[in-house]
Amino acid sequence: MKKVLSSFLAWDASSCTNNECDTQRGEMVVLVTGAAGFVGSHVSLALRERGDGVVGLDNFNSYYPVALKRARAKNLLKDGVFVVDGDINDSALLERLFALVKFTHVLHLAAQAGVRYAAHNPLAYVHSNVNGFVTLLEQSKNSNPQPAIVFASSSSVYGLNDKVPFSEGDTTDRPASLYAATKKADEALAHTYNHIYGLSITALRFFTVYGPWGRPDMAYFSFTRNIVEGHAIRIFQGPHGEELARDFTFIDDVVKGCVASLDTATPSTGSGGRKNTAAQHRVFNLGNTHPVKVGTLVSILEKHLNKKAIRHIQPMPNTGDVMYTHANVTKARLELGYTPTTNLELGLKHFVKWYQNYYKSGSAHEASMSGYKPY
Ligand SMILES: NC(=O)c1ccc[n+]([C@@H]2O[C@H](COP(=O)([O-])OP(=O)(O)OC[C@H]3O[C@@H](n4cnc5c(N)ncnc54)[C@H](O)[C@@H]3O)[C@@H](O)[C@H]2O)c1
Ligand SMILES: O=C(O)[C@H]1O[C@H](OP(=O)(O)OP(=O)(O)OC[C@H]2O[C@@H](n3ccc(=O)[nH]c3=O)[C@H](O)[C@@H]2O)[C@H](O)[C@@H](O)[C@@H]1O
Repeated sequence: MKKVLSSFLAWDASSCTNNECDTQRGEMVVLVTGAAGFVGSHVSLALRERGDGVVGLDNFNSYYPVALKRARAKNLLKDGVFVVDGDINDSALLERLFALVKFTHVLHLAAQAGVRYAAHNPLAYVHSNVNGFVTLLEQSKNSNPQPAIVFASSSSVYGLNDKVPFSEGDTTDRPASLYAATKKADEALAHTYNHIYGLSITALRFFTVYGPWGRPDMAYFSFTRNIVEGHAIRIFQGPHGEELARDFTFIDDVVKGCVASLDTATPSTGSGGRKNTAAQHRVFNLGNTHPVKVGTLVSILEKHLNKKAIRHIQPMPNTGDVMYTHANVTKARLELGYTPTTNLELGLKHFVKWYQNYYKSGSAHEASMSGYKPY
């Protein structure tokens, strides 16, 4: 920890004057939690490249290979983003970070993700998604200035709703998984901290995000690995043989949505825990608006990999999956200028290219994010 903090202090000294980052020029100074994760690493890079101050925080847990998280963090460091190795539940560490840097914004992406894993590991979700979020909100509430917060919710909050496409005003009372229930809890907590303390908070409901530097636990990634290695893949279907579909959303579109949310976030109105006036409370869908069946995703991968999958069709396990997701993004388009532009065919082409490069013998840790910067 000492070593980590001394590196962090070195970052702070080079980027800030008298421990105060230069907010005079209107730049944002953003704490990105989950910065070594899939979405966090991409957004951190995009913010840094346009000149914003970025500090990452990630606990590098082993939910999926830590080497991939370390490789992302190593790439971020090359671009001047240091990722502090720590947990969002560590209130003393948060206090120290906020004392060192006057964060104008927090992009909160750290969470225990994954729908099916929640059925067997519920407490990991309570730890990071509920306890961790409250710890971060408490720190933000007590800070002066209070940062504007943008955080990752999930399409899974729509749960068992069958009216599609899903719109932000739809009910979220029927989460199908414990993961979804914790994201719904986050949205409720956000409302409370906005209402009582004047924190400016935006919830982003991401829809099954995919792309280069992605998450190995997700279907598009594990399918690719299994096809390449000649193993069978399991394709889930509904109780009456229905095919499942997802509104798969490419990472670059999600990055643009996150950045636009930060750019349009109004300052919080409280001060050191006290509310002055009402601050912003927003919820947006960030999806692609074109749901695709999982079998079709597999066919696209087969084409890009030039190899047939061994398909095992199975009933979906009773672990929290929903049949179908489909985002209405009208609100995000009008208020954030969000327009997804990458279809699944092209997005998976980018992913497969990255995958083949990253896993080329001996090169896994040398791959650079700089080879892929379309945003
Ligand atoms: N990728 C998707 O399809 C998707 C869809 C909807 C919502 N989300 C949400 O978006 C966010 C980012 O997802 P991702 O796909 O990048 O996942 P990810 O697992 O790659 O990134 C999350 C990061 O948070 C870190 N983390 C977890 N618990 C932590 C803790 N207690 N303290 C500090 N760091 C911690 C992890 O080590 C990881 O690097 C998450 O909140 C996730 O729930 C993702
Ligand atoms: O949009 C969201 O909110 C969620 O998106 C994804 O969850 P999911 O859609 O389940 O993504 P995958 O795990 O990649 O699964 C995609 C589809 O493939 C199916 N699948 C998955 C795994 C498998 O072996 N076989 C299979 O058919 C799933 O049932 C699902 O329909 C992320 O994993 C969650 O973190 C996120 O919150």
